[in-house]
Amino acid sequence: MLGMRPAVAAPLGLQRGLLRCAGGSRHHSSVALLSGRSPRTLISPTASSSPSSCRRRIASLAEIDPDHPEPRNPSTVSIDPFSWEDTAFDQARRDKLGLRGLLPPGHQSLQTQIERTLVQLRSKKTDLGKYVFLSALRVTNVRLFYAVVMQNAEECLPLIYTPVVGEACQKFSKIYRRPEGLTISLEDKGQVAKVIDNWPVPTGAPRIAVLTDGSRILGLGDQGWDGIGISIGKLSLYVAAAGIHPRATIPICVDLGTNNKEKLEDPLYLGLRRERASDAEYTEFLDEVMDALNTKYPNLIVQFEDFSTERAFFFLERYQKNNRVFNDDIQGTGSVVLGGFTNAARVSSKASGRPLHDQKILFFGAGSAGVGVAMQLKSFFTRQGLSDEEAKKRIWLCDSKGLVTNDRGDKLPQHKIHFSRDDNEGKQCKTLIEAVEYIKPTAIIGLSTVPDTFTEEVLQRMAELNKRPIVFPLSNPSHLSECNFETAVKATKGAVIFASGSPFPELDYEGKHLIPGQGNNLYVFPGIGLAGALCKAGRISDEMITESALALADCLNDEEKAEGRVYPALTRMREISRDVAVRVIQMAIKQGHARDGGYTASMDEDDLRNWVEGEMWKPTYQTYVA
Ligand SMILES: NC(=O)c1ccc[n+]([C@@H]2O[C@H](COP(=O)([O-])OP(=O)(O)OC[C@H]3O[C@@H](n4cnc5c(N)ncnc54)[C@H](O)[C@@H]3O)[C@@H](O)[C@H]2O)c1
Ligand SMILES: O=C(O)C[C@H](O)C(=O)O
Ligand SMILES: [Mg+2]
Repeated sequence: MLGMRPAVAAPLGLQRGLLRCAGGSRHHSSVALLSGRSPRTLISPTASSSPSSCRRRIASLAEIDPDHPEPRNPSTVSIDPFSWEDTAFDQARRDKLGLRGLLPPGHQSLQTQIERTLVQLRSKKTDLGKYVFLSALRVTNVRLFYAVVMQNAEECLPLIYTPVVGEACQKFSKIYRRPEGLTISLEDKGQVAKVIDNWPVPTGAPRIAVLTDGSRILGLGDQGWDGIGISIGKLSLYVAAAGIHPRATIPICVDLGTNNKEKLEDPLYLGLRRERASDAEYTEFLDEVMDALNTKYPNLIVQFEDFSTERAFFFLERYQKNNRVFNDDIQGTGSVVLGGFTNAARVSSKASGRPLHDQKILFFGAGSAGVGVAMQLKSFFTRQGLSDEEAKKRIWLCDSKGLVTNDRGDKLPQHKIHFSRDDNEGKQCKTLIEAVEYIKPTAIIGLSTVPDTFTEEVLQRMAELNKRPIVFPLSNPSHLSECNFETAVKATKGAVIFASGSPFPELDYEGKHLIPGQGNNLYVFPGIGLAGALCKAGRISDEMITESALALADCLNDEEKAEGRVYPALTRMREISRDVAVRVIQMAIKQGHARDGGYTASMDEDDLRNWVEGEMWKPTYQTYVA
């Protein structure tokens, strides 16, 4: 086997997943998650290693690799980044692996390594430098990377994900070190299946793909192939927050060109040098990609990410019914906002003394996220007893031309028509402040990509209209946020119920400690994907998405409520993903979408929760160093 390894370390996800079980036979790695065994048969890493227990063990997501491939001299030959423990290898393993003399004499625990990593990380001067540093760690020592991220979530998530991933995508070709993820480009048309065959982990192992075309990365526009950074970032969260095994993830960029001139002219740009394909070419190509993925990986969940507006809606609709797909920007964002809004509305209604359904929501930005969230928020009102039509009337959209109405004189794109107003009696609002005056909303939600548009004037007016105004500036990354936390707090004299897409620092205001919410789909997509993978969902239905939102809302505990939060603390991300996944699985079972042969259906809620938690991969080492 060793002879088959590449001479240099292959990148994360590009290493063959062959592991040796203690019994001696070789098996594929543990990432063929979800065996269909009962929750009580979960095998611990220390359990005996008969061939059959080995087989059972390798079927578990939670599984710590039963044995490790033999890493070799780190300076000359390949190191399997999934198994590398570096200074934590004890002497016996160093001898077994031929590493005596190749590592420093000191033996250190994973915890000490984490501390060293943090010292190194904090010495980097820029956020992008920190991103590059952490990316290098992810492809050399997977377990250490995730241990660092999970123990230091508040510090690390913004570095590997939003907002810094935005800058990383803008510069991805410049900071490129080595391949990570799978690129399927238009040049592969007709042979996409062969490209997918090159993905070097066993068939059946990959369970979650995040697939982008790079055409609308956060609010930063078309980043072409460089957008692959968002797929990598989202999947890092799948591992950290939901315990998906790193080998079970595939970051995918479908490269259909870019209309970003700067990239096309940049000699360092690594994507296809051509303008974006036509709609017809796109559809034909994506059909081939989805077919090939389905054939090779019949249980793979595909998360569509950061497609430009029209294509985001089009491809979701095209594949949703017959594939295991969801669109994170439309549906994940819809869910996370419904979850946070549900908690925010309770606080605002209590302050105003008005019934829960008496909310009026004004969206600033009516693209894939704006309309996706609006659709989802209708269910907030229907759950309060309103009809679909009444619920729709509680929601107003504003786009770059102003309030979206039937009679404003332009042809509306399909996705805006549902919420376009017909009751405005000729009234048009061109600016946000005009719309606020006219509608008198209880909540404003920004998904416009236009920074600082929730001006002091708008915020002050919201505070005059509401005892506790709900203000969610959700555009990413931070510099595109419709307002920052400090501005919102000051302009509303601390009354604001706030959540932004990118994180803002906590602050002290007039003797109170205030914590901003982060209304980012990171709270739900890991749990939705985990649920889909665990119950082998045949599809991801709208009801499963709505359930993820309700589960998220219910995750908020009393302590967090007392702190004024509308979203739970991210330090609890695994618990949150677990609880979201449980509820999504229950909905999948109810709707007949769970294809795991009744396995999940046989469990009560506690069993299901324990099982989901037990299935989560944990970044530990095999070697124990005291
Ligand atoms: N917080 C989250 O979890 C989350 C999730 C998805 C998207 N987002 C963010 O939301 C933003 C929008 O994403 P999208 O996918 O909907 O993009 P999009 O391009 O589909 O939509 C942008 C919308 O903003 C409108 N807009 C542009 N300029 C405007 C202006 N001056 N005034 C009013 N409206 C204006 C456009 O008309 C369009 O309707 C991005 O910044 C993205 O990062 C955040
Ligand atoms: O990527 C994020 O942080 C959230 C969202 O998917 C976005 O596109 O902005
Ligand atoms: Mg996105």
